[in-house]
Amino acid sequence: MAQTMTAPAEVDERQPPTELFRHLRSSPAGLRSREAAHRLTVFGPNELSRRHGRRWPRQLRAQLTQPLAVLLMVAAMLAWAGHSAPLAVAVLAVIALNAGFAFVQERQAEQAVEALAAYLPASARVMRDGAPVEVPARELVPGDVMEVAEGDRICADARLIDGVVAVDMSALNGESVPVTRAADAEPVPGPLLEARELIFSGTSCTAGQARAVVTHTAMHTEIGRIAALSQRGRVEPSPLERQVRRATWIIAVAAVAAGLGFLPIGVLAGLGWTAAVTFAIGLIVANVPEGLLPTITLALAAGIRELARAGAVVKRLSAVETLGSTTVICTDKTGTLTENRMRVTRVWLAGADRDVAAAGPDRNLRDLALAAAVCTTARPADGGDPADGGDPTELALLRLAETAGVAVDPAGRDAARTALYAFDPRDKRMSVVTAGRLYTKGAPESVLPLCTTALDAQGRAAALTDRHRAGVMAAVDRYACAGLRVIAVARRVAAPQRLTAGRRAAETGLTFLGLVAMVDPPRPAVPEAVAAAHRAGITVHVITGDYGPTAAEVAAKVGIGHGRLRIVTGAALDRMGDAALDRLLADRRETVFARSSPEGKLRICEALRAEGHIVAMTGDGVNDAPALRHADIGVAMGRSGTDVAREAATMVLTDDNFATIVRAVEAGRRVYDNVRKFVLYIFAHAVPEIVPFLVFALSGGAVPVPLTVLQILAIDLGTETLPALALSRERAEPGLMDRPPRAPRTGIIDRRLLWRAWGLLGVTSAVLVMAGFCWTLWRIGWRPGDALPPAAHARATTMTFAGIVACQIGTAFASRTDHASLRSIGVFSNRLLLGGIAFELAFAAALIWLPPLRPLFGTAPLGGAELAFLAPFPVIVWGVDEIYRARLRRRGPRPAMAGPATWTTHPVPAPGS
Ligand SMILES: Nc1ncnc2c1ncn2[C@@H]1O[C@H](COP(=O)(O)OP(=O)(O)OP(=O)(O)O)[C@@H](O)[C@H]1O
Repeated sequence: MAQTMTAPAEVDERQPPTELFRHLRSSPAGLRSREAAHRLTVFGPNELSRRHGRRWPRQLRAQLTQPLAVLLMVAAMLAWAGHSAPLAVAVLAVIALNAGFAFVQERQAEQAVEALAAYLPASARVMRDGAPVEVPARELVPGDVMEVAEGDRICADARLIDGVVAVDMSALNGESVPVTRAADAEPVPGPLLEARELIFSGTSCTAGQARAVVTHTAMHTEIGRIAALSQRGRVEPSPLERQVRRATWIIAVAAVAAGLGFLPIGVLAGLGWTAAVTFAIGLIVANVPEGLLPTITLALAAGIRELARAGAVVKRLSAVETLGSTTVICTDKTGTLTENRMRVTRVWLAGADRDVAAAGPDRNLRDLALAAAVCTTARPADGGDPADGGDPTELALLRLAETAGVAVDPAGRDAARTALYAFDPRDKRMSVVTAGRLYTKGAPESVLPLCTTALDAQGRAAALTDRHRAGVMAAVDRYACAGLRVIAVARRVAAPQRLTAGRRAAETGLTFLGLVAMVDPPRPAVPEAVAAAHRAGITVHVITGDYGPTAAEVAAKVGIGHGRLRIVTGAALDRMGDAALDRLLADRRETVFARSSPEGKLRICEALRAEGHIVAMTGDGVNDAPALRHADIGVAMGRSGTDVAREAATMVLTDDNFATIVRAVEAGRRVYDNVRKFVLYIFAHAVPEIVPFLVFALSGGAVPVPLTVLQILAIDLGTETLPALALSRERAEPGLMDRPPRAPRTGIIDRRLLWRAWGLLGVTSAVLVMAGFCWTLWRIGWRPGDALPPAAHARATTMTFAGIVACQIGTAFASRTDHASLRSIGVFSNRLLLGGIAFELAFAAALIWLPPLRPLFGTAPLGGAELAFLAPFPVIVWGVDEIYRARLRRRGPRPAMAGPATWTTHPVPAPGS
């Protein structure tokens, strides 16, 4: 019974398997489901518990003590000392609100990233009730018998009971060279981590296949003890956040300088010291853009959520913006460009091509099909997605055997196997030994050199001459040029000890059985996505393990290469020096890197990055991990990829589809654009807020102060926040994917943005606002030098306040596009913005018309004439910007944000290629 079972911490994994099974009350057939469920409640889920359950007080404290908040606190204290209690309270409210806002945003962003774990469920294959099943890794319990195969992440500590695996232990001991682990019946000597019989949670299997009995789970595992994984690394700020933080500081310093500068001018203009200090503080508080950073974090988090819905799980906030500046996508072929649903259509037997559907199964076909099917490890899933059962190439071979009348049962196949030389992406072949025979299948160039004989039409082995070999390779080329994937199949009959004496010794003197050619149709969405990538100035290279002509045909079918595709083989790449590779890549001609190795992939990635490219690189195998880590955006396949690749990647595609990468690039560009939109909007208000004070100060007090400090705060805190947030959710502007990628080092706040914010929108608004203020004074009958009664002054300042609000509505509409006309995206298409503006109006109306608020904010009700005067303001501000954008469009294609200087959207021919 489980209650009497040894507690996991006490299980001694050093015991021989038979004793271990007795202790764990288990057997090689695994646990019963009920017993496993029971153990799960007793021992708890197989998860590493978080150390920092309650992090929020610390996070909140961090928000309240960040430098901008401290700056504002000093301002509040000065206001208090200067007997401006309402101002001090208002500034404290600003601090509290901003800290709360930033805190919520950061939590949301964090949750968005954490929630992604749900898209990447770690799972394990275990024996339950005597049959293999896939269970979530968190449900593993001590006593479970789990299967481990190439590419799996190992999720519990266990002792091997059969098989041999290579294990990457770097998570535990930092050692990056995989070590061999094998089952053994003896007790384990020496240090645990070095034991040949044990495997550990957090490590990964890089080759081979084995079964193991789970000894420890959750915090009882070695990695749980070290608790290495429970400590989450600090989230690095994204380049965008860093840029904005810098800009925020520059503006804060400018605001403080302006505030301090205003002090003497205010006093000279006739304000008392107290009033001058109050206004100076108001200027500082108004212009410190404290809400900017959290809003950017929120925009990036929203981008992550949206990408996840579109099938791309992004693991880092900063990846969203990097995606937007992608200049090169290096994609693999199988499963990304193609559907990964293979079907054998033709075979090549004894020198003749045959259509599988038409040919009756004769002895040679049966031999070929049986050999190919025995040399597999895939298990077809019952009715489920074919991709769930294993390698689609192998599933196609199992189906071929069925068609040929020699169906292979996966369980019997595995039981009869006495050796497995796993598929190696460098050698591009695999072999198994079963019933005294070795079966090999793989890339023809890899298998053919190992063959010395071939089956003739009568099924007899005859010597394989050079002429034969040339004939085989010519057939391979014919199939490949039709886009077919070709696998060569061979076998060897020899004494068992020769076949199990190691790969090199076993895979010699083979008899060539024939070729198998299969179709793998391109995914329907890919041609459109490739065209979109080209319009967006992105180069697409294919880096594939497959044969050049096959890959080139598929690539050409989906539009890669603009009809001028270049093929570089793995061997050619190996011979090429770094300088030659740089030259090759510099011309931006799209290339198929065929028969590539993981090292080749890494080299291409490094060379492209050294050229200043932003590289998105796909990969699915264990060996792809270095390239995935090295790329700017490592993209792993969520369905067909290995756990190791998924862990190394920045982005995981839940649908394995190339089109999703392009969609992710589009989302990245849109998020970046939207950040610019709200930066523009938030910057634009500075001018109409500062100009009234300048007029007051420069007139030496002859013109009354046009705006009160609390009115400024009401704008910054109340009316402006929601529209700014709504801008961060704006839809894509037309032409978003028709422009070249943004140069990664382009600052988000460039000269054009500042000119538009301050010079155009700001100055227009300031002129209108001052016009409203002066017009009101003139209507009241005030003339320069006259004394102004408080009620009349309140009415005039209210007009300034309402004028700024009205102008900000126009600015919000103008900010919605960077280049395009508002009409092209639909005037009312951003519902959130409409809601934000409704709130803005209601808030302003409350301040102007609600009697309890009026004395606090120094406002007075406005009449019909004033409202009529204000009504055109939004349209004028937006209209001026609309004219500016129209002129910009007329001047030619989108300016700025272009890529590297050598960039051209159309490929240029390679020198000498
Ligand atoms: N299961 C397998 N057994 C034996 N040989 C295989 C197997 N899978 C692939 N091959 C051979 O190895 C070659 C390389 O395969 P690999 O998986 O590295 O890349 P790929 O699937 O062809 O393409 P991509 O890199 O685009 O995914 C294939 O072209 C094929 O000839």
